[in-house]
Amino acid sequence: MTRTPSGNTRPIEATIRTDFRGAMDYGSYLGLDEILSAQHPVSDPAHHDELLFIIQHQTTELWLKLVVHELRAVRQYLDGDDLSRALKGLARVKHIQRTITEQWSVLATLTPSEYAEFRDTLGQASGFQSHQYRAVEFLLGNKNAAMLQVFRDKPAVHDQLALLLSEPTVYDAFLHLLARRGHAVPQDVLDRDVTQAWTERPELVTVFKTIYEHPHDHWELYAACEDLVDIEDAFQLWRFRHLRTVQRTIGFKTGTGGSSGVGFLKKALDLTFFPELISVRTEIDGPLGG
Ligand code: HEM
Ligand SMILES: N[C@@H](CC(=O)c1ccccc1NC=O)C(=O)O
Repeated sequence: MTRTPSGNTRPIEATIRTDFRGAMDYGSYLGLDEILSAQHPVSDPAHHDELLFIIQHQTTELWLKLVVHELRAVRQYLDGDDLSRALKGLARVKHIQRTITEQWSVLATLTPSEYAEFRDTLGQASGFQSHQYRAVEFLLGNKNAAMLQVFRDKPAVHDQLALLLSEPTVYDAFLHLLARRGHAVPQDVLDRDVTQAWTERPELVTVFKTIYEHPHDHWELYAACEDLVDIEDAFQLWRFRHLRTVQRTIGFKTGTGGSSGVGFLKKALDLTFFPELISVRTEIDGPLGG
């Protein structure tokens, strides 16, 4: 037997379809004409590395679109007491987060010299104006009405984000589910003003302590808690990789979006989505109480 077919060529099979007149094909199904013609370098003449910069952002935004879609579904499943489907959605979100965090290594191949050659052409555009990123933050609990200001000239985006701001977060939905299952979630937590950023409630640490000390009695809730912690961790890892990429690319320059740059991004590392799920770790006692 020869190791490779003659000519090292794979003949196409007679049954393979090649005529797509009037039929849906790969490109039309995926809208490839639109996607692949949506890269518009602004440097003139186009800088070789600007395509990398654009595609890195576009792929992240595509994944963020799916994260928003999945987190909305997770919130709905939690509202409907369908915890196992919610868990499946959270697992998918985690894989997406891992993918978009790992892809920072591609952009890290952009040197400061290369970026400086086209940075000026980006004007005031900045990732700070990513509405899908804000949507994810809002869904996870980092509500901040001030973020809507950037979208004042884009009514559709503005209204979509304003709606998300006014809706309960994934965490709110989870806490309502816990309350329905008999856990002692304080009423004022259930009735909270959901337009506000979440702030820690020590009573919930007690609720989570029960779950973490008796995982076998609350297995799915326990799994959901750990998924939320994974998602918070993954979000912070994305922020950290962004920060480090920014630092190695523009050092301590101010940002095109008008912020102080690295110093501003660093402050986001102090934010937390599910503080009680972190605090509970301090409180978990073993059989001997320690
Ligand atoms: C060399 C590449 C990059 C540099 C130098 C950079 C720089 C910055 C800076 C300085 C800020 C602060 C806002 C400002 O004043 O502009 C920022 C914010 C942001 N960037 Fe980037 N960025 C880069 C790549 C990316 C990529 C690939 C994404 C993916 C979508 C992204 C998403 C964001 C987001 C979401 C924010 C807002 C973060 C927050 O509010 O905490 N950036 N970026
Ligand atoms: N804020 C960046 C510019 C930047 O990274 C950027 C520019 C246009 C569209 C998206 C961007 N990404 C992240 O902030 C800078 O200050 O260099």
